[in-house]
Amino acid sequence: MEYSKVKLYTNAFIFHDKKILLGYKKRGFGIHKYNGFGGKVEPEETSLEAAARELEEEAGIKSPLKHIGVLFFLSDGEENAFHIDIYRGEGFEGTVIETDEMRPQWFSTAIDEHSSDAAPKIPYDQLWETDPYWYPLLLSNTKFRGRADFRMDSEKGKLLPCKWWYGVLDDEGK
Ligand SMILES: COc1nc(N)nc2c1ncn2[C@H]1C[C@H](O)[C@@H](COP(=O)(O)OP(=O)(O)OP(=O)(O)O)O1
Repeated sequence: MEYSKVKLYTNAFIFHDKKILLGYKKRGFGIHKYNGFGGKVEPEETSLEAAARELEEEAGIKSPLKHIGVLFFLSDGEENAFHIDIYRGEGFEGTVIETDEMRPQWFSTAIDEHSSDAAPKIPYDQLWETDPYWYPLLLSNTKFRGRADFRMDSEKGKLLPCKWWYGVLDDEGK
């Protein structure tokens, strides 16, 4: 797929007490899916500043965010490509709140299926379709990069991934 411009977005995932905080998107792009907290990078801010702002706007909290990955994705009917900087935050300050855009919820990061952890399991069937391929890298704190191309499936009446790859990066980001 081809594109003319690249739009910069952020997406932040907070970890605390063996849990990950995801938000259920209540409106707009990605509605009814669970995702990290994020949005467009505005012209006057850095990607990290945008990630911190969006996290506070959408979940009411601050966290020491570290860049862990990049998702590049293209979609039928969209001349722009999306570059999404993925951030990971260990711990947070403030109180998690529900906003007009997102309903935050904690999910267990325990690998043990028989764990007595009271938090529900990550809802892999309610994420963007290619997210389950890179969540293991996010969960294991491994730097990564990937690309996904989405096409409109006329039978299902929705955008679905037709081609994708995800890879691990070294400490220098190569
Ligand atoms: C494969 O596609 C995607 N996967 C994942 N995991 N996340 C994605 C994908 N495409 C978009 N996103 C993320 C990137 C952002 O975090 C949100 C979309 O942000 P939103 O539309 O809410 O951002 P703004 O334009 O800033 O909107 P508001 O002004 O309403 O905040 O989804």
